[in-house]
Amino acid sequence: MGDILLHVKDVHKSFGGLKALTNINLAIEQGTTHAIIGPNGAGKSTLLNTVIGRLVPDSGSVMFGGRSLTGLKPFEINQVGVVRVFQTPEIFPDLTLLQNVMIPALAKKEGSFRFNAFASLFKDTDVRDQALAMLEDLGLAEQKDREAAHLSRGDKRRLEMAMGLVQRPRLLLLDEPTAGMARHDTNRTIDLLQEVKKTGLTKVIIEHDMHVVFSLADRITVLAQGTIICEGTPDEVRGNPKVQEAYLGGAHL
Ligand SMILES: Nc1ncnc2c1ncn2[C@@H]1O[C@H](COP(=O)(O)OP(=O)(O)OP(=O)(O)O)[C@@H](O)[C@H]1O
Repeated sequence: MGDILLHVKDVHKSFGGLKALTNINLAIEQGTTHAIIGPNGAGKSTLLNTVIGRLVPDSGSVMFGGRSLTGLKPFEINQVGVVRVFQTPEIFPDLTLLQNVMIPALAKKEGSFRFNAFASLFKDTDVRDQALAMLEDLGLAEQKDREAAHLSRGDKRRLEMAMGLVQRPRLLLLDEPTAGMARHDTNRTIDLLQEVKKTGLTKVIIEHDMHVVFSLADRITVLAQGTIICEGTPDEVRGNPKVQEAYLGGAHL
């Protein structure tokens, strides 16, 4: 086994009487793509939120590259290299694509957002070049001067991906990256994530679309009702009767 980049240890999280996560243990190896799947309400988003600091586990810990993330604020977790791409794109609709990608690139450079200094910061040629290169990589360069609000749904997701990747993350968390996409856009996203995979970036992906999961994942963890019911390679997971049962009437594996 290679180096473990993200280690979730004995995590529990309840909301009132509801046990959203029970005894979760997860070790994500450096350079791999690890999918977390499970029926609605299984606890996938809750797990992701404990990693990025939006939720604090009731007990247990989250270790990243040997340091504890538990108790850190979301922006501090972001600064150590954990970047999340959201299910609903979090972009700045009134700004151009280029400006949208320059903002996280600037934040990375400056260590924090400096909204009142945008006018001068947008002249930073290094950051501009980085943002342009990223738009190029994601096939969005031709639209760089458009306002983000006017993009298609698929392109908004791609823009958000550019905003994530320009921060040169050590760990990229993708929350349903193809939700609501047509098959053509889904396939483009799979291609893009396969390209990203070649760079050695470690990724955790929550996804309902099994075509996406089986196209990308090296390992899969299956959650149901807040517990891990199975973990393994795609072939191991596909053949596991517990997984079939959890999905009964749901997605096909
Ligand atoms: N802030 C909250 N307060 C109360 N209950 C919550 C909260 N967040 C999540 N839950 C509950 O915790 C359980 C797990 O929810 P979670 O959103 O993590 O599941 P999920 O696997 O991401 O589901 P989906 O696939 O539908 O997004 C659900 O029963 C949900 O209703």
